[in-house]
Order: sequence, then C-alpha cells, then structure tokens
Amino acid sequence: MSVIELENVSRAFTVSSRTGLRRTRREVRAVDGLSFTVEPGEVVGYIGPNGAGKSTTIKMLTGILVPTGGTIRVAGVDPSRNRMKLAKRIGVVFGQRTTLWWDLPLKDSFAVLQKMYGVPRARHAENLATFVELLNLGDLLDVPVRQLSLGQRMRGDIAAALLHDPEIVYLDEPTIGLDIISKARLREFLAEVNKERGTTIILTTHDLDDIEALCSRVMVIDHGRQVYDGTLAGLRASQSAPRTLVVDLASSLPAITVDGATVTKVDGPRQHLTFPTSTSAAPLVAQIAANYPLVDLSVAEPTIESIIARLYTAATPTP
Ligand SMILES: Nc1ncnc2c1ncn2[C@@H]1O[C@H](COP(=O)(O)OP(=O)(O)OP(=O)(O)O)[C@@H](O)[C@H]1O
Repeated sequence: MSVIELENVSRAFTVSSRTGLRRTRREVRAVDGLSFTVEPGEVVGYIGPNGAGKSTTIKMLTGILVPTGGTIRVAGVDPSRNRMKLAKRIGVVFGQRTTLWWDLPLKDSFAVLQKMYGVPRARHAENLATFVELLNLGDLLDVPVRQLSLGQRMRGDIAAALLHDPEIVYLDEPTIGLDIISKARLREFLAEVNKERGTTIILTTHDLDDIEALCSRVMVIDHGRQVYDGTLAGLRASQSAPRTLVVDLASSLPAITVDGATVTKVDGPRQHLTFPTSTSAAPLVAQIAANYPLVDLSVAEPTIESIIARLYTAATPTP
C-alpha cells in the first residue's frame, strides 16, 4: 500500500497588492492538480524552480496547510485532520530553519524530543547511539545549538527528525550551505537510514548531486504541476539535450565545419561542438580527423542541470 497518495491536489493563495490607491487581489495557484503516490522505502527527489510549489506540497503533506482541492493521504490518514497523530510517523527537516532548541545543548533537545514523542527509553538510547556514531555528533552533544556551525546543526536536526523512528521523512534542502565533505557524509547517512530502516524519504533540493546520489525516482514540478515523474536515467533520455564534442586541434583555427554538428565555442586551438544525443560521435570524429589537424578529443554528456533547465523551459505555460 502506498504511504503517500495525492489525488488532484491544489492549493491556491489570494495575494493582494496595491498600485497607487488601487488594491487588487489575485489568486496564485501554488499547487495545481497534483496526483502521485509514493511506495514505502522509496527515496524521491522533489525538484523544481523557485516558486514551483515544492514547499507548499511538503506543508500539505505534513498537515500544516490544508489543500483547497483534492485529497491527500499520508500513512493512511488525511494530514490536516490528523496532524498530531501523523507527527509521530513523520520526520521533517527544513534546511533553512532549525527545529532544535536554540539555547539547549544538543543532548537536551534530543531528551525533550524523546518525551514529546513518547519514545521508549531503551529505543531512544539505541537510536541516539546509532546517530551519534553515524553523524559524528559525539563532541557536540553538550554544545548549545546556537554555538553549532551550520553543518553541525544540520546533522543535529537530521538526528532529531529521525529519533522517533518515523516511517516517512521530508527533507527540505538538507544540504544547503554545507561544504562538499559534509554534503557527502550526509548523503551517505541518508542512504544508510533508507537501506537499514526502509524509511521513505522525500527530498527537496536545488543540489542535483543530492538527487544523483540518493534518489531512485525524481519528480519535477513547475507552476504547481508535475512535469516529470520517473527515474533520473529516464529524465536524461526523455530530454534530447545535445551532447558536446570538445576537440583540440594542432593550432588555433576559425570555427571548423562538420556535417551533423555545430561549433558553439572557439577557445584557441580548442573548439566545442554540439550534436544530437541520438547521433553517434564516431562519424563526426572521422570527419574532423580527415579534414583538420586533430590532436585530442572528448565527448561530454548533457549535464543534469541542462536537462532540467530544458524541462522547465518546455513546461512554462504560454500566457
Ligand atoms: N502563504 C502564501 N501566501 C501567498 N502566496 C504564497 C504563499 N506560500 C507560497 N505562495 C506562492 O506559491 C507559489 C509556490 O511557492 P512555494 O514556496 O511552494 O515554492 P517552492 O517550489 O518551494 O519555491 P523555492 O524553491 O523558492 O522554495 C509561489 O508563487 C509563492 O509565492
């Protein structure tokens, strides 16, 4: 049975603005007819440009916001009507804000959460020991949250969200502002939690490396509507973003002429050519080698950023 089910869910806001003396009201459809299901143990990347409706969706899934249309079920219940009951079964991390107590040492925050969620003492101790080890929190337990660095605080927040054994975790930008090593550690940790505990993870991020590292499924939303739902490989294949051939010539030349490819950049003896994903690079290379002093070459696949940028552009509704 699905752990998350959305059927034709919408959420509109009325926004009023003033121009001179006139006040006008308009409706913003933050989420617009969204339907999807998530199975237990899935790690889903939920991505989209700024203002696409990601946070609004997460807020509806936690029960903080009530949909203006459609139905939502999380762990079998309507989140907005069963917020307290559901709180025990979900964990939430908002990367930009902490859910920890600012003036309390980390370990006291964890103790408060144990009481709040009614986690049996032995289970709490076991979970705490696991997270302290995996997230390297040992030296931080006595430090007040306000004295922690962003990366340390984030590790604390993630432990806090998982201490009550939630079945589902929503992570909103969990790696924002972290250095590369902290990001890698956090991704490893989340992969481990998902594997060992079967926790369902919904991950909102602008860092596509998070998606590459963690998500078997990616959902792309734009203007409140779903524009893609599938694997990352499928997303790559669905968008025929061009590949790039980078050739190094023996000397600097004007843009070379190659049938089936277009020069996009000339950088001294190095030239960049794009060609369709569906075409093989071999005949292009043969052509260049026959007509120009070719020294070296490489083929670059389209980046996931470029594929998603194309998807967003394609999804932008015409006014
Ligand atoms: N409380 C609110 N009142 C009015 N408009 C809102 C409210 N919350 C969100 N919106 C609007 O709904 C749209 C979707 O916002 P949302 O925060 O869900 O996007 P997002 O995808 O999370 O964006 P970001 O990546 O920037 O966090 C935006 O146009 C936003 O301005």
